[in-house]
Amino acid sequence: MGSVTTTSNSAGSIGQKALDYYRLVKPGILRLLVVTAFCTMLVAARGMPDLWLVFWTILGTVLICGSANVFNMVWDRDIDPVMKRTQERPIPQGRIDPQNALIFAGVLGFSAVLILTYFVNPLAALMGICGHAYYVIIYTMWLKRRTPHNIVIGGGAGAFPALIGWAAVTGDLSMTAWIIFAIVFLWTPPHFWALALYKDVEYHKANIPMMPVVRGKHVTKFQMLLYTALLLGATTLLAIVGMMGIIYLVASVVLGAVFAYMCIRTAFDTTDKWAKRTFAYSILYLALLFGAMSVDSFNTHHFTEHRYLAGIEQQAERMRAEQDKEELRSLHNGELPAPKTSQQ
Ligand code: HEM
Ligand SMILES: CC(C)=CCC/C(C)=C/CC/C(C)=C/COP(=O)(O)OP(=O)(O)O
Repeated sequence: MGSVTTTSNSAGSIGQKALDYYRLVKPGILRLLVVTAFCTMLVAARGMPDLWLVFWTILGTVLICGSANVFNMVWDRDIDPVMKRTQERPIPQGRIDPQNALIFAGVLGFSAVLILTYFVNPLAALMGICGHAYYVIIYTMWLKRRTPHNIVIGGGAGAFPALIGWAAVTGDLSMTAWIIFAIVFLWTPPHFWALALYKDVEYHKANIPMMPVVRGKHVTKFQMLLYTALLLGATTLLAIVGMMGIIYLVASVVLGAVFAYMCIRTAFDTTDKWAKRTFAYSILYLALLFGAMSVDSFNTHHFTEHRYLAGIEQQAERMRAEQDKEELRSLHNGELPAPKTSQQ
């Protein structure tokens, strides 16, 4: 009896430990980062890429982003207990030792780099390493506690998974890839400041210089509008440069109009109601925008396939005409006969 209890207790504690390690990677955020990487792969391939390539790229992206998030939690172990939103995390709760978390982050990061280098390509691995360094060193260790522009500059980190996806498929980084990067980059300030508007007291307590704490809510709301306008410009630019089709164009305009509307309502709201709605919508917005890009890629894939086949037809036609000319030359001692006129 006693041994059964011990076994079930230890099984329970192993389950609890596994769950705690799972929480360290910030699974909610990780999911959306993976969505951006996967959908960018579809856009780059104009359809579904090789499934093994998708598997290794997504696995590498999950591991490298997970590693970055664990490093972030280890570094922030002094401020996470101060904020209600973060104090339930496994490190502030004392359920995971920071040193073990650090080893976990190292293992995840190292495996990610190996996987991306050997099963994807070196450029995808490089983008993973740059995103990791950007988030851990530039955002977490340097900017987060120093300047209210931490999100604007640091927000670039969250745009790297899209670059991993693009590099995985094409082996390079085209203008379209950088516009997708810009979309995530410009989306981050309104995404985060919407939350910071109603968590300002917590950030103040933790001494983190987030925009609403340092510059006030009015300035934050104005900056949210500014970045949303730039975001809408970038999503429209993608339609042109990325040669996206009507599905993407309609989706980006409708989703963007709703985002702009919500930011405007937030700007005039004296309560937290619209800021909370805008934060929730920001996540849906990015997921749906990337979803629309993907659907459109399949659509434009067929379109480009038609154009490609039409091109081959034209080329075959030209080759047939050349062959006819050659035959005529050989029949007339190397000279083409003069074309017949109506008088002849
Ligand atoms: C510097 C950039 C960013 C900052 C400071 C930031 C900050 C935050 C914060 C503080 C939360 C609330 C988490 C919580 O409730 O404990 C959150 C939630 C979330 N963020 Fe961001 N974020 C950033 C970039 C991103 C990026 C690039 C993505 C994905 C592309 C993303 C996706 C999400 C998602 C999906 C959630 C909801 C998580 C959940 O419900 O579990 N964030 N973000
Ligand atoms: C390729 C690669 C590895 C890219 C890195 C992508 C990445 C992990 C982005 C995370 C963005 C994010 C969760 C910021 C919040 O940090 P925070 O410290 O402000 O949030 P917190 O207060 O909830 O801890």
